[in-house]
Amino acid sequence: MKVGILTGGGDCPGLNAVIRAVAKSLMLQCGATVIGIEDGFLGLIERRTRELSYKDVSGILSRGGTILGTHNKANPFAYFGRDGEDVSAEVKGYCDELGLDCVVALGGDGTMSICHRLQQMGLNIVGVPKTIDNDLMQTDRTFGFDTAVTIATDALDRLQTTGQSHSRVMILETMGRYAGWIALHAGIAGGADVILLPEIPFTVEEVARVCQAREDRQRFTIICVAEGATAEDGKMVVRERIDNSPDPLRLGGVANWLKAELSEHISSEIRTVVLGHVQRGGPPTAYDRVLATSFGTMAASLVARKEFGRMVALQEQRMTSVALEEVANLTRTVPPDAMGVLAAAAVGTSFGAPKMHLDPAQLPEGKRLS
Ligand SMILES: Nc1ncnc2c1ncn2[C@@H]1O[C@H](COP(=O)(O)OP(=O)(O)O)[C@@H](O)[C@H]1O
Ligand SMILES: O=P(O)(O)OC[C@H]1O[C@](O)(COP(=O)(O)O)[C@@H](O)[C@@H]1O
Ligand SMILES: [Mg+2]
Repeated sequence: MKVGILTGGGDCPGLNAVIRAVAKSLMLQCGATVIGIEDGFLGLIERRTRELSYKDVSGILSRGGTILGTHNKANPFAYFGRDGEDVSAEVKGYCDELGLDCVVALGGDGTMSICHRLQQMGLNIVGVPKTIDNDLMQTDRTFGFDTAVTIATDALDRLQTTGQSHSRVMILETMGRYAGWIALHAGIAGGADVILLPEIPFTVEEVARVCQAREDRQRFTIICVAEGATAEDGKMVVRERIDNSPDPLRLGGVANWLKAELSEHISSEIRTVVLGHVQRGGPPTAYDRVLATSFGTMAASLVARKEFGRMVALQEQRMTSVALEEVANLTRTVPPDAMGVLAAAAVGTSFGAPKMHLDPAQLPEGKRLS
């Protein structure tokens, strides 16, 4: 058996742990040959692959990034290198030439959308859900999320002591694209006074009101804002536009926008931190290593059983798999009545939404944590 493996989209902690788990279990259980595909789908387009030995995938469990390299613009259905040409037939032809029985693709919503289309063309694919954003459908968790939340929480802890010392408003901007999972979980874990999410439109006036109230009492305020958070009457703040991409926007900058708006309403000094790629680098947490190893071995089992066209998933703490079509072209955002939102609101955290009222009779029982 010959199996290709690639990592697509933005990198995240745990990619190497999955590569190790997929490759080792396929080699040990099935005697498979494992082919590493370089730089995501770009490696299939540009014909850059190499055989991985057992030694290649040893000692990488705790290493951040990906030994294979990744790419978040390479799309076989709209190849940027040839004016957006569809080169998917060439990609399929190259996989056939290599004699691959299956490609295991580690990626997020974008990668799974590509995988679904390649599967429909007859290429056997097994997907593994990666992303710090935790925004993939049909899985309670993606690996990388726990590490990003841990890093953002540590940042909030540090901002709190310096913010408190200077009586300042400290704003931390997290990643997450159109989903607020990182900001929500880090905000809860770091005890933020205000959490701003793309899913709950805020008003500057309400955020200012919270800061003012705290100026008179605690004298400092910690705000955790997701990069996709939007004011009720505003637009998302875009950092960069990447042409030839189905998702051409790179978000970023909302913290500085909010600082400028807030400074008109409050007298405290305001400082901002855009955490950026720090939350995507470095070693995975123990949780992400366990999740990545479980996902990787589950993916290898699907390959061995020839159950293609599926993505491994965690549902209700159990390992399972779902059809790629249930994941492709979808984004899992934070439901406004998510457990985290209820819990944060119940302990007095503001979401910057003036009309948001918590019904004390609403039972959190049965709500999903993420
Ligand atoms: N809905 C989509 N359909 C097809 N390709 C997509 C879609 N969304 C994103 N892509 C492409 O998938 C690739 C990876 O997407 P990206 O969002 O960067 O990473 P991830 O796989 O982590 O979500 C990029 O080439 C992007 O252009
Ligand atoms: O590395 P880039 O191109 O600046 O992209 C930043 C984006 O990638 C992420 O870090 C991860 O997203 P993906 O998992 O979809 O690649 C987002 O949170 C962020 O908006
Ligand atoms: Mg994505």
